[in-house]
Amino acid sequence: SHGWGYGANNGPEKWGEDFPVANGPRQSPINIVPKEAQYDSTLKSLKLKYDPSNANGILNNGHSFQVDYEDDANSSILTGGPISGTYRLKQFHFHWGACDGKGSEHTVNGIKFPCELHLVHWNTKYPSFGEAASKPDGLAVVGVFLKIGDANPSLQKVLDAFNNIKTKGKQTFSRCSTFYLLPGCLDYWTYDGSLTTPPLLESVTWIVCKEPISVSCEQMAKFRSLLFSAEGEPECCMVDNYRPPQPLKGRPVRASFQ
Ligand SMILES: CC#CCNS(=O)(=O)c1cc(S(N)(=O)=O)ccc1C(=O)O
Ligand SMILES: [Zn+2]
Repeated sequence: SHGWGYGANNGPEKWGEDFPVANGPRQSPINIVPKEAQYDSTLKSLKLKYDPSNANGILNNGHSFQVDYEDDANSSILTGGPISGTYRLKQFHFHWGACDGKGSEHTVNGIKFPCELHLVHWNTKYPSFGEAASKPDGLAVVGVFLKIGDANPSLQKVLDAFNNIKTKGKQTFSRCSTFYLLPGCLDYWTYDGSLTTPPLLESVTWIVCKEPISVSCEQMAKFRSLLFSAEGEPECCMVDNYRPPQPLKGRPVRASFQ
């Protein structure tokens, strides 16, 4: 059977066939309407500690590229924000469009950004990522929008490895140093949601930063040089690997800022 993807025959509109939770009560992404978000003064500031030494290689997984982390110790962690306890960084990856007018999964007042970064963390009250992924408080994903502007020097380190991960399944073992890809201001919106790719598990506390980081249009072109397809298969450009916004279904969206 053909696996899920972002094409006409296996894209987001078809995921519900194999993953019925696609029509569940807490699906992601969503359109964020800042005026309708509730300021919550009890929300803490985000605390992110990333240790570059436990960044592993970069993998083209056939739907995005991800930088994996050693998660057998609390060296790269998320605390504070809307969550309690300690969540460990497992991987980060991106979603982007075929052109600069689309690509992000979350939207703000219906606006799409050209790209969105996701930093995936799991709750260390559970023994492993796999266990945590099925719990309602198991995962926390920090989303950061990318907007076209100056080239992002931290991002460039990863883009330089792209020639080695052009096709599905390729990975580098380059000790690519972690880059600090967070905006200066860590104001955020938060809501209860899900993974935005199958298995679409409803286990994610979403933390979406209000401030975007910059990426140049040349750097965006580099993202679009990757392929969904494996070596030897007909080439299929890795673009538009985003799920559109899903129904809010009455969920509150809180803001950490006024
Ligand atoms: C069981 C299970 C699972 C999901 N894995 S993930 O959380 O790393 C992930 C999370 C997301 S997202 N867009 O929901 O953060 C996308 C893709 C992935 C992935 O496997 O590649
Ligand atoms: Zn994602």
